[in-house]
Amino acid sequence: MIPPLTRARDGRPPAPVRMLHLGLGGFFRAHQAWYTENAPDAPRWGIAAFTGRSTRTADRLNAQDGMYTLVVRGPGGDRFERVGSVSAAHPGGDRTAWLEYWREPRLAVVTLTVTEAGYTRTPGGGLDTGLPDVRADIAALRASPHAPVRTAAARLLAGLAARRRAGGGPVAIVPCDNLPGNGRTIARIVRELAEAIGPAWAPAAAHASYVDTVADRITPWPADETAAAVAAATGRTDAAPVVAEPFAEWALCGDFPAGRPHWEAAGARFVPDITPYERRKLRLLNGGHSLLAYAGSLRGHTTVAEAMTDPLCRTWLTEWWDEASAGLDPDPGLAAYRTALVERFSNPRIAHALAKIAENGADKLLDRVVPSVHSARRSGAPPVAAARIVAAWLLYLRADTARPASGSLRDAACDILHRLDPALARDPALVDAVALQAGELTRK
Ligand SMILES: NC(=O)c1ccc[n+]([C@@H]2O[C@H](COP(=O)([O-])OP(=O)(O)OC[C@H]3O[C@@H](n4cnc5c(N)ncnc54)[C@H](O)[C@@H]3O)[C@@H](O)[C@H]2O)c1
Ligand SMILES: O=P(O)(O)OC[C@@H](O)[C@@H](O)[C@H](O)[C@H](O)CO
Repeated sequence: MIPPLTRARDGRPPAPVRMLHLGLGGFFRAHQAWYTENAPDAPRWGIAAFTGRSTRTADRLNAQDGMYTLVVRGPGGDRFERVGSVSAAHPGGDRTAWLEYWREPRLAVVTLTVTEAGYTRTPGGGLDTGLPDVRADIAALRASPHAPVRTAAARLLAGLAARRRAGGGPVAIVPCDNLPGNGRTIARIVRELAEAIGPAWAPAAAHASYVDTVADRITPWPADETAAAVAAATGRTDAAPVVAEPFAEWALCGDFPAGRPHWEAAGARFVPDITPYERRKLRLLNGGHSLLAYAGSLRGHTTVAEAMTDPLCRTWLTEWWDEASAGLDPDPGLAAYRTALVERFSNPRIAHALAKIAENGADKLLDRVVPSVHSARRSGAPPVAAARIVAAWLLYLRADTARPASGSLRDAACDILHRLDPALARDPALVDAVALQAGELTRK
């Protein structure tokens, strides 16, 4: 019988909790928890991590004292690394524990990976008070500051308010999701939520430093066989292993009023301006992923690596990168990043499902593709490659519905652009460009 992974046998004592994480999924474990594990002061920085709602990952991790294996999957083989920085795991519904951690004076950092949709914003970037969950949270917190809430912003605000009442100092809030100015975005959402609840809530929203970050490491959902590979290679059973590529990057910009782990020793960069890092990543990597997710799926592929073997997908990717790079700062290392991306996307041992990348297209394309559409429109050049991604998304959605497609491609192009940003649907040249690309894609 293969023994299970445990802290007593395989790790170090749990570090005192000074960090909270919301969104206990694969990426947090491959990235933020891994950077913390590899910081020289790791024994002083434990993380309490919360899922969105489910109990499964928290239960599995707690059964092995928070320890898990990161499978670093290169094109030539796997490396198995043990990570012990998660001192406690909780289901997202455990609001008593959540608020209790916020009241702890030693809490210093709160990280987030709640997906783009988790930011509950309008296309203009403000709090979307039209969303039922947002409305429910406003009503709940008006009724009681301890009420159960659903959205990430309400959980943060309730935590900050509990901390202020307990006399705790400001903390750093560090979102790691793929959206531009993620720190400034969540700051605005939390502030607008506080305003919507009532004037007494404003000081809580201001009781934090909001840090902008770009967090990069391709982390697919692990396949079922991962646990068996881990057991065979490490001699331990692990019910919560994670798979990620060897590449990892983390750029951060902002203040940490209560301190932080020495993440720079593990490779993180603290930069004065996040913009070049986020544009490079969101447009080239994430925009490229979205292109492959929609256009690659339409051509019958199921993973990123598979789509990379298709010459037509590769041509579209090159055209997108050329168009998206126009106007981008050549620093930090735009050309090298692009070269490395070809290798990262082509890693045949990473099974990154196109269907997962394709989820929530409206939220994702807003940050990955729409900025390129705007720059092309400003320069007077029609956006060909960006229009192709929007067109591929349109066809992907049509293929996904059981109903037969109705209406002209031009009408459909107008509708889909309206979903992204109503102003885009009022540009006839852009609508034509998307309809033209959709027509061409259906003929490929
Ligand atoms: N996977 C990657 O390669 C990668 C890389 C960079 C950034 N990211 C960011 O991390 C996010 C999560 O990716 P993942 O691979 O860990 O996904 P995942 O499906 O493994 O986990 C997502 C986690 O977030 C939680 N969650 C989802 N919506 C939430 C909400 N509204 N409030 C609170 N929690 C919520 C889920 O319950 C789950 O615990 C992505 O959406 C992206 O923004 C991922
Ligand atoms: O995680 P999402 O859903 O925001 O986007 C899917 C991928 O583009 C993304 O996860 C990348 O793999 C990641 O951003 C690489 O760092």
